[in-house]
Amino acid sequence: MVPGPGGPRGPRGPEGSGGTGGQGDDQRRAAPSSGVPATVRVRAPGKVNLSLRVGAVQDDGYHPLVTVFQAVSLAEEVTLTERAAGAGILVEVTGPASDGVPTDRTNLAWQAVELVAERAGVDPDVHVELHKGVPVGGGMAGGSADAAAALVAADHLLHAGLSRDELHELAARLGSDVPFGLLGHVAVGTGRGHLLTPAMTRGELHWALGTRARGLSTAEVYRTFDERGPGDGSSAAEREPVHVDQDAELLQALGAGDTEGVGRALHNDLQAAALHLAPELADVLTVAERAGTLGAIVSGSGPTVAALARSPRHARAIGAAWTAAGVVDGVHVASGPTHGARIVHSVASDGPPRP
Ligand SMILES: C[C@@](CO)(OP(=O)(O)O)[C@H](O)COP(=O)(O)OP(=O)(O)OC[C@H]1O[C@@H](n2ccc(N)nc2=O)[C@H](O)[C@@H]1O
Ligand SMILES: Nc1ncnc2c1ncn2[C@@H]1O[C@H](COP(=O)(O)OP(=O)(O)O)[C@@H](O)[C@H]1O
Repeated sequence: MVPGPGGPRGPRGPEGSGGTGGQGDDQRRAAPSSGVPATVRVRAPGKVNLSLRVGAVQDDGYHPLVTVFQAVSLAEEVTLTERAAGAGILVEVTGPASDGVPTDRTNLAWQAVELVAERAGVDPDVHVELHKGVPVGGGMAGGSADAAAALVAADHLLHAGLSRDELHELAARLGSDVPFGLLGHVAVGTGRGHLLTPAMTRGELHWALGTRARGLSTAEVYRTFDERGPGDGSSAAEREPVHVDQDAELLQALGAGDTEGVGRALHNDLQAAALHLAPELADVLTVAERAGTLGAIVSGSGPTVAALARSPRHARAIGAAWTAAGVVDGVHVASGPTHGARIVHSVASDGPPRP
């Protein structure tokens, strides 16, 4: 945690709250509060990596990437509501996929609220409700979407007035995938995946998403990649630097709205590592192929498998084939691209709903 312009962190708030309290820190002001608490809800998307190219691990433990993200219609909703002065942060998690999500300070949404409050110079007295629509630990960046949504929501609720660049900078501190959760649509990610260039695309892609109840740890998948390479016989340590030109075919197909071309160009250097850790994923890929997918791929670090379909109906048929074969624990149908973190509802203190 780096102190923001609001000054150094004050004493801790009430036990377990993580808030900074108001007393003893006269540089801080309480967030505006009155009879009706202000509230804001933000929706942020999960993602599929249409391509994920991974270079050799660097001294900082991270891998240089070239990745093409697409935001999809499975989304997280984060609602922030002001609490009484000194009450600190309270996180609650709901939704179909809420098991295993922390509600303490390790929750990325909690950290996002703290970062924004620090910048705004206010106490983070905020109730954070996460409604999780993205599979947890599935390689679809649900936690990153929570963080992106919480940044946008806290900026609004705490009147921080942060610029897009400032939000992006805070996002990159929270995780490599968080900046994309802010931006949405389709973008090429470089660096750790946090440096983004929007990509022009035409049309909509329809996905069947096969999920597994047990997630995979992103760090473990990257470690397995280091040990085993990308699965083409080459060593991870001796890899040529990854370059965006390698995705020229994919980007051209996306720009032309050529769905079959997109299907042919899907690529994931982490797929072999994910398959090593969860060999049963091979069956999920095979069943999708038999059901006529235009291309099936492990999403990011997995274990969700994303199968590109010709239509929403075809996506449902692929999902039904997975269910019939008993190779997945859950099926979602989604489409993309969709927008990044965006306010969908807000009420000011004591005021009428804002549009
Ligand atoms: C693999 C990807 C592909 O988009 O997504 P997921 O499949 O997890 O959603 C990302 O690279 C995950 O990004 P994110 O989940 O934000 O990662 P971070 O919190 O920044 O880092 C978690 C861990 O992943 C590893 N990591 C992450 C990014 C990167 N470029 N190189 C890495 O080696 C590091 O071991 C790090 O400790
Ligand atoms: N809002 C969150 N804050 C912190 N951790 C989270 C949050 N949501 C999920 N997690 C945890 O982080 C890990 C990875 O989460 P997630 O973003 O869902 O998957 P992935 O990194 O595979 O895309 C999981 O162990 C999950 O419990």
